[in-house]
Amino acid sequence: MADPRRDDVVSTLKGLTDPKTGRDPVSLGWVAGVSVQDGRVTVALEVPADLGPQLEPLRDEAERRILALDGVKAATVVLTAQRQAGEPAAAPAAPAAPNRPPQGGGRPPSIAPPGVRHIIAVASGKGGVGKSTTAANLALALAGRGLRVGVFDADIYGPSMPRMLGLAGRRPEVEGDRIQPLENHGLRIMSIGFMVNEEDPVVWRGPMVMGALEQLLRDVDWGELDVMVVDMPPGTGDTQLTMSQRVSLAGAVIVSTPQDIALLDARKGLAMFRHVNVPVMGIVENMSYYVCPNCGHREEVFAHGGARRAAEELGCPFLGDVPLDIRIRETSDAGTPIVAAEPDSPHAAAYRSIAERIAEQLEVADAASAPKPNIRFT
Ligand SMILES: Nc1ncnc2c1ncn2[C@@H]1O[C@H](COP(=O)(O)OP(=O)(O)OP(=O)(O)O)[C@@H](O)[C@H]1O
Repeated sequence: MADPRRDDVVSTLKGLTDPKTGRDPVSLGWVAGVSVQDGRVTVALEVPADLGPQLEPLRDEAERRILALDGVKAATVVLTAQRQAGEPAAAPAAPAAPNRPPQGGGRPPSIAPPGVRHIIAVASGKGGVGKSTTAANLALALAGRGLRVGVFDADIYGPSMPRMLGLAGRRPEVEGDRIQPLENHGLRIMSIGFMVNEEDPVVWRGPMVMGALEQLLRDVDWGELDVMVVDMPPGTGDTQLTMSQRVSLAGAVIVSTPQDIALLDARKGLAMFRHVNVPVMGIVENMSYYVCPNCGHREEVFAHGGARRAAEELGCPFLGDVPLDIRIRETSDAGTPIVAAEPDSPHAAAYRSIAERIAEQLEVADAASAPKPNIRFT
């Protein structure tokens, strides 16, 4: 069946009424984006921040009416808050400070997909340090420990999980109003990359990105998961900060390369999570050293050990290091990361050891939140 026309979607939106002004969302200038692809329609409405909760019925109605259009298989309408003139993108992250006490209070209600026990964010202060590669291999290593693991690719500007986990070009099924995650290598996976073509740049602005991520987290039928690994967008901007505040995170894992500059960025990442009261589970040093496949000689390409020192200084655990190795890149590029492709390799063992440290921390969190036995003396 042919895709619905964008104009039909806009006309449908014109038929809705904002209860406060009696006007429609189009004439109010709220339509920030309409995307139509393979029968899937996504609309972003930028509405006054204070009206968000009141406009939920309008959002619902918009989805219902768009879904009723010919050729529409799924409709997602996202409400995002209009930014006021002069309003900063986000609260500034606190400067890096060792042992900074957690900042409490002031957090908006967080999103916690039902059935998901722990959500951990894999983050980096800058792009290209191997965050996604680490996230994919850690997810596989956690699944190898018998845990039910999901991967949520929140790297909306450069989603790499579809390719890295062997699902490029696939589209998720929609059952009722729930999006079904795709499955491969024993993981349940969702990525904005399943909704857009890999080669199309996603040019959404910050608030729209957050709206789309929130909706994806809520509308995906994750089922029961022990752990959801979130591949965060790189850096410490608006989206990352909001995501860290809005999603109920058990903790964050920071990936860094050993170079000083990357570590400086990693420090910013760490400070950001502490600022929003998310525990930092530790730092991973990626591309830490190089072992010559011919002679076994180990070369410290960059100043190896920087992440361990930074972790000590910043008072957070050092989770382990991963070497620079062409097989790590090749296996990810081929859609079966090294933990699945070469489980007996030392590199897979390095990821498993990091996953073990993470799993230990999750077990501690579980034990702390378990209901205490009710012992009665008679
Ligand atoms: N330990 C490693 N050894 C060799 N290549 C690696 C290693 N880690 C990552 N790479 C390669 O480096 C490139 C960047 O990795 P990746 O996409 O995971 O980084 P990223 O931090 O998620 O980047 P971005 O945030 O910009 O998407 C990829 O080609 C990946 O295969």
